[in-house]
Amino acid sequence: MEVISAILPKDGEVSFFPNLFTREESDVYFDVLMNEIPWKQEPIRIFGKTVMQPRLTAWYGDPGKHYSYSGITMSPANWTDALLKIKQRIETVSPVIFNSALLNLYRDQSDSMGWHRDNEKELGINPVIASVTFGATRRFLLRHYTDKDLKQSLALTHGSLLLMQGRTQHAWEHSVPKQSSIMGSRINITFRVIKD
Ligand SMILES: O=C(O)CCC(=O)C(=O)O
Ligand SMILES: [Fe+2]
Repeated sequence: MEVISAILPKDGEVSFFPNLFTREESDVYFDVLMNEIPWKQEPIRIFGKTVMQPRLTAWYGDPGKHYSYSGITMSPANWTDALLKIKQRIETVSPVIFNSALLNLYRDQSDSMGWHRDNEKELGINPVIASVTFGATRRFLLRHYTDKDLKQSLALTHGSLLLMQGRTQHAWEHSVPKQSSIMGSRINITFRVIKD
């Protein structure tokens, strides 16, 4: 399995598997997830204001693994066959077994995710987060939290996996910016471990 590691110069570990899934598998998963997931646009609270997220989301996981995120609490739906198969593939290269997943649908180039760290306390210290992409290639940015001149940019392609671990969620923020060129939809799944 091809892997590009040492993407961050310090304070975290990020590696990229460009072809964890074949093109054929990725095409099928894109269609299945597009159709079977009840995608919803959810509100979030930022700076005391309620606004709609600039993307659609869904939350899956083992029963009882609740997750609070930007002022909303999500209850997980039960794993689908497709999600379980994807999870099993990821676990062949991941150091942990995941119990939940946040799904994001970026409908087009105008959907995005702002700068953040996945450092909620239910993820524990030094969480391992596995982020899969099906569909359009989007730019993924990382910047050091205190040393803001330190930046990285990656193209997350169809069928790829980005694995973040170690101190990454303490020391680095990440985002998926809006883009200006016309593009289709991208499905992202971030597998996580929610602690009891
Ligand atoms: O869409 C992506 O690649 C990033 C998703 C993300 O950062 C998140 O769900 O926390
Ligand atoms: Fe994130």
